[in-house]
Formats: sequence, C-alpha cells, structure tokens
Amino acid sequence: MTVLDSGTAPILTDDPFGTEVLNDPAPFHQRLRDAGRIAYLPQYDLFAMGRYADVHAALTDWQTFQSAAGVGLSNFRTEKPWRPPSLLLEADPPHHDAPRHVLEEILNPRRLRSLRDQWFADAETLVDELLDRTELDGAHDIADVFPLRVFPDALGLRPDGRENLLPYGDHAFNAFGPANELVHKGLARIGDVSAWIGAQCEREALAEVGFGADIWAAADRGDITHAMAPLIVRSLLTAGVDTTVHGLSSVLHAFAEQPDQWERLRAQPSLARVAFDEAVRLESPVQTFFRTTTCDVDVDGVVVPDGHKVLLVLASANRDPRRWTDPDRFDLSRDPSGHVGFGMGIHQCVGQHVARLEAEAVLTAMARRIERIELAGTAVRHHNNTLRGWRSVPLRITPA
Ligand code: HEM
Ligand SMILES: CCOc1cccc(C(=O)O)c1
Repeated sequence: MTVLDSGTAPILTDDPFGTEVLNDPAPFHQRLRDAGRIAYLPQYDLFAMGRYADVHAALTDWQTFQSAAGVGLSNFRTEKPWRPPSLLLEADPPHHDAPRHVLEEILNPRRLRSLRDQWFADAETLVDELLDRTELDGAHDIADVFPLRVFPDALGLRPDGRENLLPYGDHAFNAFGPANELVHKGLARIGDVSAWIGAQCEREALAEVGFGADIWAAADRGDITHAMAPLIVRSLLTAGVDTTVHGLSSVLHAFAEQPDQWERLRAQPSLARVAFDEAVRLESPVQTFFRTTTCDVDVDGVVVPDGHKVLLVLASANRDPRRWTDPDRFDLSRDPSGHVGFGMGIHQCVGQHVARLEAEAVLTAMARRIERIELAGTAVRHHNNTLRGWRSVPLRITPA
C-alpha cells in the first residue's frame, strides 16, 4: 500500500481488517511505524498508532483517549452499540472503578492458586489422551480443548450449551472492527447465542462456587449493584475463552517453529510463564483496540479532533524495534515484561493471570512428557477483525 503525505498526517491506504493484512499484518505494521507517530487511514476515517511509545502513552492516558465511546470502530457517541456496553472494557472512571475492583479481587493470582492443582491435573489428563499419537493438531486438539475444559467450570457455567462460547466471543471481537464479511457471517446466530449468554449470567444459572457466584456475592456486599452483576459475568464469558484459545495456539506454533526453544523449556519448566508472555508479545492474540479522543489532541504536529477514533495497534507496538531487540524472534531469554499484548494502564487485562495459569498448566504438562514438537504441515490462520491465532497447527511430537 502507498504512503501519501497530504496535510499534516501521513496517509496509509492499508485496510487493517482486510484479508491481506489479516493474513500477514507485518508489512502494514512496518509502514505504520515508519510513517510516524500517528497516521491517517481514510478508508475508515480513523487515525492509527503503531509505535510502542505512542501506543503505551495512549493506553495509559484514559482521560484523553477514552474507552467509554467504545473500543471498536463504532463510536458510541453517535451509534447504538450492538449490545449493552461492557461495564469494564467500554467504561472509564468513575463508572469503571467498582466493576474493575470486583474482578481484580476475584481473578487475582492468590485466589487462582486454589485452581492450580486442578488445572495442572487436567492438563496432564489432556496430554495422556494425546501421547499415543505421533501427529496431532495444536489448535484443534489442545488450544481449542483445554480452555473449554477448565474455564467454564471455574466460572460456574452449566454443562450444556457451552458450544455457544467460542462463537459468541468470535463475533464480539469481530464486532470491534468494521461491518465486513467477518461480522456478517456471525449475524445469523448471534441472536440465539446472545440470548444463551445472557441467561447464563443470571444468579440462578450459575453454580454456587465459581467466578460467577463471586460476582453476585460482591453485589450482595454492595460492592456493585445487583443490576451490574450479570454484565460483569458477561465480561468473563466474552473475553475469557477465545483469547486464551488463540493465545495457546500461538505459543504452540511459536515453539513448533523453534524447537531449540522447546529444549530450553524442557530444561527449565519454570520458563513456561515467560514463554507464554513472550508468545503474547510476539503474536498479540488481541491485535488492536480503539480509543476515542476527548479533546483536540496534537500528536507530533498532527491534530486529532475531539471525538475521533484512534486505532492502537498492539501487535505493531509489540514488535517495534525502538523497544524490542530482534523483535520478530521468539526468545525465552528475553524479558517480555512491558509488552502491550494484555494492554496497559487502567484497562490492562484483568484476566491475564487466568490466561497465564492455563498456559502454564498446558506447557508444563507437555514439556515434561514431550521431547520434541515440530511443524508437520502448513498452519492455517483463524481470521477475526481483532483476534489473531491459528485454526490449525499440524504438529509432529516425539514423546520423552
Ligand atoms: C491470551 C489471553 C488474553 C489476551 C491476549 C487478552 C487481552 C486483553 C487486552 C489487550 C485488554 C485491554 C483492552 C483495552 O485496553 O481496551 C484486555 C482487557 C480485558 N480482559 Fe483480557 N485478554 C486475555 C484473556 C482474558 C481472560 C482469560 C479474561 C477473563 C477471565 C479476560 C478478561 C478481560 C476483561 C474483562 C478486560 C477488560 C478490563 C478493563 O477494561 O478494565 N481476558 N484483555
Ligand atoms: C480481551 C478484551 O477484553 C474484553 C473483550 C470483549 C469484551 C469484554 C467485556 O468486558 O465484555 C472484555
């Protein structure tokens, strides 16, 4: 795509939600970083940032770059959201404060420690089921399976109907982008799926023990209102499954591409957590999120008018050579802290510890029992306006 410089903002003609970019976003990200601290994309009348310093600055300045007008292309100031806005993701302080505090309490590492033994055992069981095979699919047999085995139970979801979870999350993440084919393909089912999701958020649908019950207990304590409770449960149902599915397929693909890093993990299984964060930095399962300016904002001489959408390209920031040495390399000796794959600032992922625990359980079980994993064919991308991961990762495994 050409970079034309008209007026003050460099113009990029790339479509961040088009098939070309979704297949391989790297050239677009390079052009965006090279164009300057901010660029204008006329196709959607939006501004975009791709450098680490600028993305980080915008994520940590919620007063100037708000979430309450939506974190997708749709501007809630002028357009009706497709569903009632999230009380966390699509809210700013003060409204964001109480729901955020409630989830931080429920999902903190100390509280998750009670799940650790169970999830590690579940991961061992999954590996047991796979070890009689020399070839398997890292997406279909592991990444699509493990989160759905552990997370809905931890949340307290009823056993039936869970096949609605992935389609719901996939559509919600597509809906942050433009109304393209990816959104259209979800419209036929989203009514029924949304009805099922909404019903699971009610107190009587949830188990007496779990994240859902904890949210309702917070309402009983008066930390949030009872009216808020179902929407906060909905946040976990929306954000808590597809993200970890794509995060897991990404880390398995990264290891399969670099067997030397698998050897490092086997030698030092405690590297499992940093390996997942390095994969989240490298692959950014959540590629982008928008913000909306709350005033005229001057970025390096480019004036972004009040109320304008700004695309924060997390995936580009996570590979910015201004911030990362050899950014395109999956490297377990790197310290990936500071990556924006989980966001940054007041909206930084409140479920990141859940995601890390799921990944640690799977990687630890696999590293102990599998000597080598390598690609056994061509991996196939999953396309989504916001999420990036794999539909298929053919693996050849050598048991230890
Ligand atoms: C690899 C897995 C995951 C990735 C890459 C990821 C990524 C992100 C990102 C980038 C944000 C920031 C959004 C923004 O700044 O607008 C975020 C927020 C959020 N995430 Fe995650 N996430 C993951 C897993 C999870 C899980 C497992 C849960 C639930 C248990 C979850 C729940 C949320 C919620 C509720 C928010 C909104 C927080 C707020 O606005 O205060 N996420 N996540
Ligand atoms: C992974 C980003 O976090 C999200 C995504 C979608 C919905 C929500 C919510 O709060 O409903 C949160």
